[in-house]
Amino acid sequence: MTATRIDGKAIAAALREKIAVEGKKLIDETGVVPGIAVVIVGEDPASKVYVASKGKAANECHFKSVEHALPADTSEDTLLSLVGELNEDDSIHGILVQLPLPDHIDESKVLELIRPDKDVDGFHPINVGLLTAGAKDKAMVPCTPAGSLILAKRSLGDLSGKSAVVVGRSNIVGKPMAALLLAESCTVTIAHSRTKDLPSVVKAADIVVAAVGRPQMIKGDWIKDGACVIDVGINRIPAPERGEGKTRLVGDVDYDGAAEHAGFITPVPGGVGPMTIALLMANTLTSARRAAGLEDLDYAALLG
Ligand SMILES: NC(=O)C1=CN([C@@H]2O[C@H](COP(=O)(O)OP(=O)(O)OC[C@H]3O[C@@H](n4cnc5c(N)ncnc54)[C@H](OP(=O)(O)O)[C@@H]3O)[C@@H](O)[C@H]2O)C=CC1
Ligand SMILES: Nc1nc(=O)c2c([nH]1)NC[C@@H]1CN(c3ccc(C(=O)N[C@@H](CCC(=O)O)C(=O)O)cc3)C=[N+]21
Repeated sequence: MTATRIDGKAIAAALREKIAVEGKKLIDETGVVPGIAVVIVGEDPASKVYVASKGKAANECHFKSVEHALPADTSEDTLLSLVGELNEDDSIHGILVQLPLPDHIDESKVLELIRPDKDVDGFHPINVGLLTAGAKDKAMVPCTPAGSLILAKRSLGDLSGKSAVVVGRSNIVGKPMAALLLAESCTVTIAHSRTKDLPSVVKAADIVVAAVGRPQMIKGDWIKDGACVIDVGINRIPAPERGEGKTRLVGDVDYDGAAEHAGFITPVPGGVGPMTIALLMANTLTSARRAAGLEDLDYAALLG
């Protein structure tokens, strides 16, 4: 079998277009301009690329977008007071503090200070609690898992009763992904670095979500025939074939090997990554609409 490649880049572009239309409508009808603030501490080049693409997407969607780039030695207190100001700023509906933070800053302190209704990453304990308690419609749902779920549902349709394996148990991807799949009535297994016999755990799954951070770790012959493979991993590896010192991005899955078995598979780049950015815009619009007293939109339905 040769898998169908899931074009996350195109689906994300289509979603951003729908959000732009809805963003414009909100502005024209209520005067509320959705606003997003992205805070980055330090100089990590990869993080800067993500922050730039968030700003670009926000402009496309007619949102107000502000970026706070702070030096790596910024104190925890300075960061906390910036978050406090953004919490109070009525023109800002979404606050994203880029992770990871430098070691001298307590990440949980920062995430817990972000007002839950402005927490477009969905990392605040209130939002985590709503999602795991089965009340995701009231929550802000983390962007990467939400985008991954849209891709899986567009490929397989109803996920009810399917077996899903999430490889990775981080708070930002693995755990919320598992909660979303459970809410779709999948039978969910969460695998991690202590899992025994990972290849056979993966082999049992109709849906495989890889969020490990290890280049091409998941091999083609681990994949069940016809499975849907969602590769969240973003890993930069040397690419001497492109010239000396060059690099390229690969996922956590051996794409070519897995494509021989899978029914559907996301590429890296061009898969989950662009969906993450689109869902960040979706969450910002949701927050702005809630602030204007409007109902939530169903973004999967909007995509058609
Ligand atoms: N596309 C996108 O939009 C995004 C992509 N990413 C990418 O996704 C990947 C994962 O990110 P994140 O969740 O933050 O990563 P973390 O490093 O926080 O978590 C990695 C997880 O993988 C598990 N793991 C590590 N080694 C193995 C192994 N050999 N076998 C099985 N499990 C293993 C770890 O297990 P344990 O808990 O036991 O240590 C851990 O739970 C990264 O490549 C990251 O860059 C992240 C966010 C967004
Ligand atoms: N608070 C917080 N929220 C996040 O959502 C968050 C974060 N911190 N820290 C870092 C990770 C990583 N992440 C990505 C987003 C988009 C792409 C993306 O668009 N990738 C492109 C390629 C980009 C490139 O070429 O480098 C693609 O996959 O096609 C990747 C990774 C969000 N993260």
